[in-house]
Amino acid sequence: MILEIQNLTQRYGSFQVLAIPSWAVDYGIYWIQGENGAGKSTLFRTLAGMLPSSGDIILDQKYNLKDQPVDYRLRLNLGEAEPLYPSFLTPGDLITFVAEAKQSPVGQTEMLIEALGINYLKNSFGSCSSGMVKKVSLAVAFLGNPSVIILDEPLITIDKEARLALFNLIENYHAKGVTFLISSHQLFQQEGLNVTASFALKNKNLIRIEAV
Ligand SMILES: Nc1ncnc2c1ncn2[C@@H]1O[C@H](COP(=O)(O)OP(=O)(O)OP(=O)(O)O)[C@@H](O)[C@H]1O
Repeated sequence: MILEIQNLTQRYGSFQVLAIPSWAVDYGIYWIQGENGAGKSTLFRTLAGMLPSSGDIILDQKYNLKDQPVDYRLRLNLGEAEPLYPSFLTPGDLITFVAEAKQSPVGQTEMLIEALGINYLKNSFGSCSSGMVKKVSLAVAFLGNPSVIILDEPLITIDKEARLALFNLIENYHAKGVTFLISSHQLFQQEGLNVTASFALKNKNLIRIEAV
């Protein structure tokens, strides 16, 4: 299994959002669905190690987020739904910083900048359009050599050209062994991306949606 969850619970104060006794996926592209407020972003942030949680999350059958947080985080990337960056920072600074932290191979940043059409590298985020900020956040999600890339609502605010570029990146990375968890309120199949399986986040748990 590439990603495994055991006895995961997550809460904001006394409000419980997640209770996932057991869930696992092998190599694939998975669509995570759920109504507004179901807890998708909370689940993704938890899997990315951004929110403390109870339970076990295991990557590649050997990296437990609790016990090997550095190895785990090197191999799991998250592209947030509504990324927020300090307004004084530039996309170039952010990409360079994350590329170093994620041990990005030579040429990868240039490839991603070119593929996603990021042309405001030296302007601060404060002067970037929301679509440009989203494209930078997507580029950052592809840096390094991840086993798993999680994309939370990757299609919001980006134009058709960037959408096609994103689907190409997903397919190329997947062909090289990367597993994807993607949430979207849009239908992927209609957009031309084939998924291995779909799950719904319902009643705090992840339930497989059987194909019809
Ligand atoms: N920082 C927070 N503090 C308290 N409650 C929160 C916080 N973040 C989210 N919540 C609550 O947790 C629940 C799950 O929110 P989350 O954003 O994970 O849902 P979602 O499935 O991603 O929703 P959407 O499809 O609308 O983006 C919601 O009821 C939300 O109000």
